[in-house]
Amino acid sequence: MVGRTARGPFSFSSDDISGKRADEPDRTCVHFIVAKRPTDLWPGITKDSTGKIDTVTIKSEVLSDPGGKMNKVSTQCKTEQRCSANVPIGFVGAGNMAFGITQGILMSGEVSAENVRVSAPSSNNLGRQSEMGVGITHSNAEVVSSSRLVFLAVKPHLVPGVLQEIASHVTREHIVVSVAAGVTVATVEALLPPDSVVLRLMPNLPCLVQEGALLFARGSKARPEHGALLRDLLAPCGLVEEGPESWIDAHTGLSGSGVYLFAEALAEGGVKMGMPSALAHRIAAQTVLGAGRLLRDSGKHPAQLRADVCTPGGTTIFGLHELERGGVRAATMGAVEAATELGRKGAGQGEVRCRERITLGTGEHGL
Ligand SMILES: NC(=O)C1=CN([C@@H]2O[C@H](COP(=O)(O)OP(=O)(O)OC[C@H]3O[C@@H](n4cnc5c(N)ncnc54)[C@H](O)[C@@H]3O)[C@@H](O)[C@H]2O)C=CC1
Ligand SMILES: O=C(O)[C@@H]1CCC=N1
Repeated sequence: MVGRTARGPFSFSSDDISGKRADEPDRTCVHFIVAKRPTDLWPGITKDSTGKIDTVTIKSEVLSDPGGKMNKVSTQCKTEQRCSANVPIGFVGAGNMAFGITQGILMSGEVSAENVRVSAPSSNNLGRQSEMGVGITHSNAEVVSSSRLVFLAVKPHLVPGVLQEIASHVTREHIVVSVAAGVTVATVEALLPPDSVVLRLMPNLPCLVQEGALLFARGSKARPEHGALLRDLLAPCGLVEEGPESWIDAHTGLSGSGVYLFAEALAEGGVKMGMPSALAHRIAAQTVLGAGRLLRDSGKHPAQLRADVCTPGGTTIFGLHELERGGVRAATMGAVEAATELGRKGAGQGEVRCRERITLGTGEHGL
């Protein structure tokens, strides 16, 4: 492939998007639009006539010219600059989740720490945010006023109070993203001004190392481009999927902390068999990591990989038999179900749910 870059930025129309530029010679090439932002989310920027693209640089690449008759031009969009790169981002709440997401998005290198602001009532957690170069404050209102995309990252039972506190600062330009487990979009929308754009996101802790599993759902006023912006922003945090809100609680149950218990049990098995603990834990971590990557990258069903490693009469099938005897499959499915049900039960009643959880003595994390 012969590459050639046309210099930009260009001002161009939808004709240019679907065809070649006026000064482009007749030959086969693809115009990559290498910088775009959804302008309807970010006013003040010149729109192209489709209303979808702005601040555009075109990079043309000659794909091939087998017959020496280069006369077709096509155009593809390719985002090199994140749509979200310049959107001011706020976090109300500065705990583990806010930290994990902040770390993930900053590690992309495309969102500047100066674009991020975080609030919490005490300074306990603000130090580590400050170390990342993020703006810190004790004022939730200040975070909302200075941001366009606001993550609501406080514990579920605090959501109603915090929403009441910030509601008068939320405008139609804001995009409010709640990460609170068990708090529905309807609850958040009901406590904000009418027409507020709300999305519900369920992240998990591996956002810290850019290997999170994140699922979001759009609220009644959130348009696909709001979802696209969130997806674009969070892409460095890991896998980002969109789905109906009814899946969020199941995702919470599935993607939480259960896997750590499995890793811990594997390591303890090694210790029981005489392996030094630190080594056993390193190997367990690497085993879980390797299995996850293999599952993800091969696209194979877990049962296929399991079958691949089971030598007839070999060690693996003996071990698997013990797992089945212990009901690990049913227990795991039951665990996801229990965590999901708790999320559903708590939906919209964060405080009630929290009290119940304290009474029941449940842990901090889902499964
Ligand atoms: N930890 C996890 O793995 C996950 C947590 N979540 C959700 O994320 C939310 C936050 O959870 P964590 O970060 O784990 O909690 P956390 O306890 O680590 O952090 C909560 C933060 O909120 C701050 N805060 C307390 N009252 C506040 C107020 N009135 N205004 C502003 N900030 C206030 C605290 O100072 C703290 O910085 C929860 O709703 C949880 O359901 C969602 C997915 C995973
Ligand atoms: O247990 C919890 O509250 C959080 C929500 C999702 C994962 N852990």
